[in-house]
Amino acid sequence: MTREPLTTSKTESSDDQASPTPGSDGLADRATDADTSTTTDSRTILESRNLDVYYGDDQALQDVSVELPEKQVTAVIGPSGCGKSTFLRCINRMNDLVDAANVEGELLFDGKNVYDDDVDPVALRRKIGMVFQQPNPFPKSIRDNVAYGLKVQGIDDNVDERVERALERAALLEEVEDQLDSSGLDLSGGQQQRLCIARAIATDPEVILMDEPASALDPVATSKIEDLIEELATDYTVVIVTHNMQQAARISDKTAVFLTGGELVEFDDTTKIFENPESQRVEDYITGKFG
Ligand SMILES: Nc1ncnc2c1ncn2[C@@H]1O[C@H](COP(=O)(O)OP(=O)(O)OP(=O)(O)O)[C@@H](O)[C@H]1O
Repeated sequence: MTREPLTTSKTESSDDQASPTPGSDGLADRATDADTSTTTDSRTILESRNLDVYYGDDQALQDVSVELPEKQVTAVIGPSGCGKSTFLRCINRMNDLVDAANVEGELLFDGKNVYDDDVDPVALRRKIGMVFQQPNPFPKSIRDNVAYGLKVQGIDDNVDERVERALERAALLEEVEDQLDSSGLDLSGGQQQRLCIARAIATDPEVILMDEPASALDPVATSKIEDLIEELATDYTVVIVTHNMQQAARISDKTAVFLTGGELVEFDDTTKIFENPESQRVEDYITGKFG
């Protein structure tokens, strides 16, 4: 994958194969020996430092510091209203779209604070894509749905090839290759969600954020999405908010547990969180005593 600056919108069309950009924008190059700070054998790609988020006077996240590993699945779990989505939306600055939201502290992506003044949110969201709870295809063809992400980023070369590659990567191509010009809205819910995943990965991001991506789907479609998420983690870093603890246990490598008040109470290997958490509050939550 390519390193591009976060500080300009993507307008060029053909540099997906370009050389890594040296650190003129203050960003570290990908996977250098120097940046191997880690919580496991994988290097850290995302890090929050003393992150506080307020909506008006109400605090939604409190002093959250955590390092997320590259090319692994991190699940974010916790009771309703504890700040899971808020945390996710900080990572690619979706909270910029909420007038009342105020973010303090740092959110580092490859060592660069995404809240620095010189970071372009559009360039950032090319590298950190997002998939939402409700599949939200546009009332356009399957092809145009996937091509949309490319268009927004100013990528206009090899569009058909990129669309097909993204659909294949999202495990959808086989099911839709004869109907690329049909409406994305005619697909089943699970197919629509995989279409949205294809749209997110068409621009070749490094990180995919998923906010309850399977909660609106039936068990068969959910299972396909879960398989896909595990498969995507070979190439991408995935951060997924889920209410479904079994799902978190099944598909994630790391789990972050937020509890009421927007506090990150524990972050660790998923097996440790589910089998032997450090915190009694986390154990109570996992075992269903509250939440
Ligand atoms: N746009 C907003 N304006 C004001 N308050 C908000 C906004 N979005 C979230 N909040 C508040 O921030 C807190 C955290 O919300 P958030 O949606 O991040 O929690 P969550 O853990 O994802 O919840 P759920 O599991 O119910 O989706 C809640 O008290 C919520 O009411």
